[in-house]
Amino acid sequence: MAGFKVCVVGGAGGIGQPLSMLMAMDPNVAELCVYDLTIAMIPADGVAADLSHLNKAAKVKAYAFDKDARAADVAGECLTGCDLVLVPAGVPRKPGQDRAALLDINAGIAKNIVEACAKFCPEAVIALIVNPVNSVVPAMCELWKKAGHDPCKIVGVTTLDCVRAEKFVHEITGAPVGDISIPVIGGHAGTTILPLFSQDKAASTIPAADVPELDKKVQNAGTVVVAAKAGKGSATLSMGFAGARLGSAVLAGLAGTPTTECAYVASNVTELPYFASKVTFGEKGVETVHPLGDLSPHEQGRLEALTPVLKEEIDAGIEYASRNQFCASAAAAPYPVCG
Ligand SMILES: NC(=O)C1=CN([C@@H]2O[C@H](COP(=O)(O)OP(=O)(O)OC[C@H]3O[C@@H](n4cnc5c(N)ncnc54)[C@H](O)[C@@H]3O)[C@@H](O)[C@H]2O)C=CC1
Ligand SMILES: O=C([O-])CC(=O)C(=O)O
Repeated sequence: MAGFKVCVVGGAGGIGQPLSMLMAMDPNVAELCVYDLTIAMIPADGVAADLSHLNKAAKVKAYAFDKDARAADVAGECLTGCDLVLVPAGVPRKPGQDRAALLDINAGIAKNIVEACAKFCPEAVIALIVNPVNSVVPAMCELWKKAGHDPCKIVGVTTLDCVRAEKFVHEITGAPVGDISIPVIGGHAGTTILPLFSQDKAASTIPAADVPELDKKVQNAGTVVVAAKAGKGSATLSMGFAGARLGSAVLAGLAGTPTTECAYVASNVTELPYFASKVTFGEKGVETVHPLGDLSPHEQGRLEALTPVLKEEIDAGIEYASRNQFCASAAAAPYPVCG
């Protein structure tokens, strides 16, 4: 097997624990780092000790850092040599909040981690789960570019939208879940989530009149979980599952088996500079960002309506990047001041 080093940042959190478990079970993983803060509810040491007893090949290590530490100063041993860094570190939303409300706090958390990746593992694929994905990913890609690195290494994780769409189509059609594959394009919040039911054999049998409601159900699925958890967080287990599907696809690609999943990346398939569509992961990470393919009239109308909404959220991320920068040591080229 490939012998990759993987880090889960926020690895002791609600998503981080199941995600760490599933990544520890991936035969391509030789070393798994569970990275969290010393103030995490469960110590990273405890999560790693627990996972280290799985009879799987991965060696599991824990790293815990002070909440005020700059990761670029302290996380060298943890991040150096990583092939994939999965980032579910961040605050989840509460009932009544939308994902965009998390931007200020979560962009700061993401920046601390991503600048450390720029310093210690600039060749790794960095998969950002932290919300709001629509803005945090552009913000981090723009900062990454400013520091002289390749923004294609940063990927926004939207796999949960595909997982949900596939489950709902299975429930309606009875088609085997393993045969259902629904691309979900656009972004990861509200109307920017656009499932392409017309592109799947089973889903395309669903009457056109029923599609708008099903489309809405996928868009609102995160909010349904937030409401059901009643202030105690958002989707964690299904997100751990979805994050591992994306993580394992990236590792399969790095190991020489090109593998395709939807992801939110720097893109030129539409007029927007960041967009979720099918992405093939290969030996260097993102290999191909695929065009959208044929859309039904409903999907075409939805694409037109979501474009200005997603643009605004992308712009919020670009604006964040315009007033921030990585510390000098995270830059590939000579870089003047520490931000
Ligand atoms: N992309 C997607 O589809 C989804 C994204 N999310 C997002 O994922 C994020 C995490 O959600 P949960 O796991 O439920 O939250 P959580 O609060 O259970 O876990 C977050 C973990 O991150 C850690 N953390 C915070 N700041 C950190 C830092 N600077 N360095 C390292 N670790 C740090 C915390 O100590 C905690 O253990 C949220 O922003 C949430 O909105 C949640 C579900 C789906
Ligand atoms: O709804 C949330 O805040 C968490 C999330 O992104 C999802 O479950 O899709």
